[in-house]
Formats: sequence, structure tokens, C-alpha cells
Amino acid sequence: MAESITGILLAGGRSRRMGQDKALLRFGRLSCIEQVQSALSVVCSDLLISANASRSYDFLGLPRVEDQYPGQGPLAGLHAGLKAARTSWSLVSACDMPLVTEGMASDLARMVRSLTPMGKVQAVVPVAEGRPQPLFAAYHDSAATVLEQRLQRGELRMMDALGELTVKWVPLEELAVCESLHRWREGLFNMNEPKDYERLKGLHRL
Ligand SMILES: Nc1nc2c(ncn2[C@@H]2O[C@H](COP(=O)(O)OP(=O)(O)OP(=O)(O)O)[C@@H](O)[C@H]2O)c(=O)[nH]1
Repeated sequence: MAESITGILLAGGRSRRMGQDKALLRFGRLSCIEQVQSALSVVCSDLLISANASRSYDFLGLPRVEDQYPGQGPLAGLHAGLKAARTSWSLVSACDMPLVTEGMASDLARMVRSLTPMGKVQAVVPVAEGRPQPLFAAYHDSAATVLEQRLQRGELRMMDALGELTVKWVPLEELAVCESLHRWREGLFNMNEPKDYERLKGLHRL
């Protein structure tokens, strides 16, 4: 039987640039966070939300874990999620990526399951045109120790943290099997500002 993988929905951000909770923006009939939940649920045995009490996502019916280092950004959310996960590997997605797909999650899971224990890989990170995508990626639970040390030192940059992990960087051209390369490229779109949401609505006629 295939090894279980936990899905971590990162949703503890403040959405300051958007001016309203990004996770709850509508995309078709679903909110953005529901889209992400749906994409991950096919390959992830357990799903959890990494968010703080100030935001309520109870309607999703998923367990929520709070950051041990509140207000410290995505790295703290990933740390809390990995600490709570009961599986060796977790697949993390930011909640502001409404175009992620089941196929993308399947491709990441396939890559994780193809790893040999000897390699001691701690993260599988997609690379799109030279740009790593750490907020739609897979992490081994051993990464939590490194993240915790960095949080204690106030070092919050995800890319710097990856420099301390053993990472398998995977170009989209290699990842794209269950999902097409075109959909992979589109699926990594994330929303930060109102103009990003407007663009999304324009492209998909919402
Ligand atoms: N658990 C947790 N998640 C976070 C935290 N900060 C950001 N995230 C999530 O990480 C992803 C990327 O967040 P960003 O866009 O960098 O930050 P944001 O706070 O959501 O947005 P801004 O306030 O505009 O910077 C989103 O899914 C956020 O919900 C945090 O402190 N804790």
C-alpha cells in the first residue's frame, strides 16, 4: 500500500495586501481554500489547517493547528503543520493558490514515493522556470527541527531555510505526469493583491 501523506493547508496569514481574507475569496462555486482542500484530498490521507484562532475555517470540517511561533509567517505555519502531522511526509499548499489541481498533488506524491531512504531527502520542491515553489511542495517531518531552530533565531525566510535542508529540486518538466505542464504552470499562480484576484476572475470569467 502507498505510504500515507498529510495535507497541510497554510492559512494563517494576514492577507494585508489583499485587504480581505484570501482563503475565502470565491473561485467559481468554491472558496480558494476549498479548492486547495479538494486538490489535496485525493492523495492526502489526513488534512489539517495551519492557522490561528483569529480565523475560522470550521466550515471545512478539518482539524486546525495553531502556530507555536505566531505572527512569523509561512515558515511558522509549515513548522506547526509538520509537528502535528502523523505521517513522515506532508504536502503543503498555501491557501491563496486557487488553481492547484489533484493532478499536481498526485505528481508531488509520486515523486515523494519514488525517493529511496538512503537519499535522506527532507523536501521535494517544484521549480518553475528556475523559481522554486516552497509553498506547494512536500516536506519530511525531520525538516521541523531545522525550521524550529530557525524560528528561534528569528530567521523566517523560506528560501534560506531550504538551504539548510536536503532538497530534491524538481523542474516542472520532470514533475508533470498526472497533470499537464501547462496546468502545472498555471496552477502555481498565487494571489497577493486585489489585482491578482481581478486577473484570475478575468481569465476564468468568474
Ligand atoms: N500558519 C500560518 N500561515 C501563514 C502565516 N503567514 C502566512 N501564512 C500563509 O502562507 C501563505 C503565503 O502567505 P503570504 O502571502 O506570504 O502572507 P499573508 O500574510 O497571507 O499576506 P500579506 O499579509 O499580504 O503578506 C498563505 O497561505 C498564508 O495564509 C503564518 O504566520 N502562519
